[in-house]
Amino acid sequence: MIRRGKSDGWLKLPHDAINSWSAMQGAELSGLRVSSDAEGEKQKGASLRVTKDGLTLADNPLIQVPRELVLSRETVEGYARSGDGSLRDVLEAAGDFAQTSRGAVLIFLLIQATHSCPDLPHSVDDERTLLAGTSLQPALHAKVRSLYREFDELKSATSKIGWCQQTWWDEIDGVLTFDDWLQLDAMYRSRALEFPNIGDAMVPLVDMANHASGNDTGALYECSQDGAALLLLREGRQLRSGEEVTITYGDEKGACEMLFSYGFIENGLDDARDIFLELRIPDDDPLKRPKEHVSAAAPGVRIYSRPQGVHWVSDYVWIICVNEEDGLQFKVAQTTDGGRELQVFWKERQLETLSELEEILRDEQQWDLFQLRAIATIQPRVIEQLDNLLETEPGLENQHVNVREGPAALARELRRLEIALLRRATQHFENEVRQCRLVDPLFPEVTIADFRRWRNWVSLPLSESFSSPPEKRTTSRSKA
Ligand SMILES: C[S@@+](CC[C@H](N)C(=O)[O-])C[C@H]1O[C@@H](n2cnc3c(N)ncnc32)[C@H](O)[C@@H]1O
Repeated sequence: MIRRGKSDGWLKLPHDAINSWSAMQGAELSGLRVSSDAEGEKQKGASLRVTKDGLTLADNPLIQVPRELVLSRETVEGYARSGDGSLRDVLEAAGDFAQTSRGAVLIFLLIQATHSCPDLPHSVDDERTLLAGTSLQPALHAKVRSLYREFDELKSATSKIGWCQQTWWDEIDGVLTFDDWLQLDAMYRSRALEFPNIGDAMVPLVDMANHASGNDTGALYECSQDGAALLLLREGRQLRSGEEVTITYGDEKGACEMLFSYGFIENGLDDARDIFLELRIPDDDPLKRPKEHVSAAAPGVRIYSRPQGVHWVSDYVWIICVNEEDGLQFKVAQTTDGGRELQVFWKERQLETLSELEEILRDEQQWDLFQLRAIATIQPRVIEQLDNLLETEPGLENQHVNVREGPAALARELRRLEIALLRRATQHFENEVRQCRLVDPLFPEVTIADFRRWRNWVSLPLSESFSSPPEKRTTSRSKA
């Protein structure tokens, strides 16, 4: 419905129409307008352009959007209370989901699209194969799975409402498809901003500001005392007529997240900045099942680059790296209501959650050893990801002759940037291992000088390497 609405025009207005719409709605623009004709910048869509010479702080706020036009959970609830019965029905039926900003706004947009729809849907794009080997591929699968779940829940919650059943879900005449839910999610993701005191919200006009990071960001958004959304020129800025007014969508966001949420990748990146790689607890880990059961951590590692170097963060890797012989224990306890609960202990001390583990391990005498195990778990995963990317790359263009050039170029760029980040990460981990000093109860200080030999040891199945007696383990390491 939505994809078709956009291409047929009943769900789309020319960008410039927003200028007269905003004047009618009481939103104010000072010294700028929404424009879609900037030379050489067509791929960005519309943008905010300065219309006078010398935009200065005296022009602030550049934009003022009245509270009732800010599309937040609060305003959606207001619309439902003030008369849109269809909206009210669906919000009520959706329960907890409608209590979130995203849930309320998505449902609002869905009702608006439904009201505008003259008849039937649809089409589906499949350019996802271009992402093979990138970190965006699993992220996209996970997102699509969770959107399917939400869509099913929305369906079962609203099928009891007569008009929803007839208009949306009827097997013959129903207009709603999963693709609509995908489209709504994409609209929300690419336009919602986090406003202080409001929460995540979609704000007309302010959402016409494109992204620029660092010193190039021209303006900031915030909320006034009376709840209006404001766009403010940054301190020390002056913009000339025709210049673009930009905001930042997040300077630290990586290429994958930018492409995922906004559909573009910033120019001038040296690497992907940030990548999330899934990690798995090996099948032969005797504690695999209780570990998976108790862990609430994202099952992977986030690797990110900054000018000073590469860093990583993962709660999950520590769960992989320790076992019973180190001090990790699981016990089943009886709860007061007669149920059973799996509890986790480190050397008899009960942990509330497994995310405390890293801090506890830091105080252990064997912290260096645990770090080394963590790196030994992450390093091969980085190499595996790099190999996957390099292997899937060459055939890309030939395999997908029917894909549009825009998405193909973005996929190529994501690959290039992820390969660069993974190469930097590989180098970083090798250096880290070389410098790592290992404290072992039998050999108080052992330096890992020969990474290759050491890796042969760690590439044993994890449980075997962890439970090996110290005599055996030390044979494959060189002593300081
Ligand atoms: C909040 S909207 C901004 C207004 C948008 N240009 C429009 O026409 O409606 C976000 C979208 O604008 C585009 N965009 C924003 N900044 C961009 C940039 N620096 N480079 C390329 N596209 C950009 C992307 O398509 C993004 O999903």
